[in-house]
Amino acid sequence: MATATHLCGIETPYCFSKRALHYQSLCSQQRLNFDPLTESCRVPSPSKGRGVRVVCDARKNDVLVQSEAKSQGLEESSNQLSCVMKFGGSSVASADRMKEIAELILSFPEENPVIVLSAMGKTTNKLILAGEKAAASCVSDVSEIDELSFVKELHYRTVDELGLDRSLITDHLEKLERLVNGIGVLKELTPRARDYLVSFGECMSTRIFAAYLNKIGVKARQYDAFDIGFITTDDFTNADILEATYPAVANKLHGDWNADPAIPIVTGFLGKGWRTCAVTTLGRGGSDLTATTIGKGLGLREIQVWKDVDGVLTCDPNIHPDAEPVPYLTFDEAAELAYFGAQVLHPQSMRPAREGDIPVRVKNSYNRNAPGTLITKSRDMSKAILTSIVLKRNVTMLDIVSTRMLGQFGFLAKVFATFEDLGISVDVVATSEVSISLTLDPSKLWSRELIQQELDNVVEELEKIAKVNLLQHRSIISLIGNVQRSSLILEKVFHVLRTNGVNVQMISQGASKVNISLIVNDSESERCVRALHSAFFETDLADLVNENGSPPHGS
Ligand SMILES: Nc1ncnc2c1ncn2[C@@H]1O[C@H](COP(=O)(O)OP(=O)(O)O)[C@@H](O)[C@H]1O
Ligand SMILES: N[C@@H](CC(=O)OP(=O)(O)O)C(=O)O
Repeated sequence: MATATHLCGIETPYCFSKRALHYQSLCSQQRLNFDPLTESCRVPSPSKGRGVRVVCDARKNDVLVQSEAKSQGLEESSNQLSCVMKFGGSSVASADRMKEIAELILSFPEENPVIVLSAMGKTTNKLILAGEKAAASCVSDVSEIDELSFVKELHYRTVDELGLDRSLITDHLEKLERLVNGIGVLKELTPRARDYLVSFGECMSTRIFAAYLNKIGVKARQYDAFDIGFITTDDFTNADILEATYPAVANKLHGDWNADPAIPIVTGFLGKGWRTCAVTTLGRGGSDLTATTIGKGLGLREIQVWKDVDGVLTCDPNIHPDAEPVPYLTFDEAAELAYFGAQVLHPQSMRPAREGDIPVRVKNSYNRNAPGTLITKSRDMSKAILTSIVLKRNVTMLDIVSTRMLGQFGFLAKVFATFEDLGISVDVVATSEVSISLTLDPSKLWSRELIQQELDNVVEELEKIAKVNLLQHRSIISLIGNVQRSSLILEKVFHVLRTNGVNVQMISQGASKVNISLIVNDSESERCVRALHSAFFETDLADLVNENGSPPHGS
């Protein structure tokens, strides 16, 4: 049921059905009024006197509605916004890179893209460090903060090299300096202040890029996502997109495009908290999520995320230089990859694409002719064995053995109630009748200085009902692949690890249909990944597959 509501001053349907989203997007492209309360569009019908004709009604039978919709020419027309192209920090790190990206965009004349940009290069890291230094009050004047000077020099140099006017970013840089000063006075960098601080990166990169496109004669319009309906929770530094975002952003971008076509240049990573109306961020790497959210909200044909690698690879190329591009992935495989540590995609970014069933293409902005990785709802798994190996380091494993004060049900319930009370999410779980082993990622939960104190709290709470063994500096090796072939995969995995003298401390498979997780020590994890990569991707598996016969039915 869609009910109009006000979020941060933006009147928008709070929760649209998927079909309603699609029809709302089509109607706004055709300047027809889609009523959020009835999730339908009605136009006057002269043939029915003062009656109306139902053009589309998201609550009615799709076939009926589509025929009506077609009669109104509601199908997407070719001059509409067609895809999203997201460029991360490495792709817009300098004036020359921005020129190359502009040329890349223009090399697809048949597309009308929405462009999503991250901050230039490592600007986000620099802004966080500048804020932390100011809060630690280890400087008497912000002009002494090298990271802030670096950001200012980078952006002024880029504006100069692109032949643009410095007034484009002067305001932002002056506000940025005042903000860092304020953090220095308060001697505190709250999560809310941190989000506002880092937002300057995307706000400046998009203004510079839009101005450059207009300078070379390509009409472009800059948008701050928090001003066009990117409505999120108020969970600063890790906000979630709210449903209301989809129709709000679609209305704004389609409406502006229909009124006066210009390539939208949208800030990645940013949103606006629906209670505080303050700037929020979507978690590190969040521009991927911005791109997939726009793709779903506007009902676009494809979402492209342009990186500095030839797509999603068979493992992190920093661990193994022979990592190869994976041509195809499903949304589920990509989501597991991202969740379990593949930096290449934001952990939550696949959800909007999966919900909107919109393909995602991971491409290399330094090598645009490489095919990249196409991520879709399903793919041919008949020949798939292992797809990619992902490593998440520095996790903590807890072995919790019941003191039998409670029965098994009560014991497990109490353990998970404790984690819920402490607001802790776990990654991997294995249980037995009287014990449970699980992993948690402290860096995802607490800031560096809090980790040990918070872990001690967890142990203290659990020791009221169990004996707890805290094992830190563990790694999760996630094997993303065809779990219909899990026996074949595990046979080879354990052969490789045994011959490398590595003892697996925990294994988990079953919850996910695409992932088998193993826990080993941090100190041996990279060696494991390289050995497994060599075994699965650098040698012929035919002999192993033949020994194991043809894949089981239903694969
Ligand atoms: N499985 C993987 N496939 C591809 N890249 C990976 C993988 N695991 C880690 N990476 C790292 O992710 C980087 C790309 O992600 P990211 O830095 O977020 O790009 P961008 O900033 O352009 O969005 C690559 O340079 C690579 O080092
Ligand atoms: N600039 C933000 C958002 C982002 O997505 O960046 P990138 O696309 O470079 O991963 C960050 O560094 O987290």
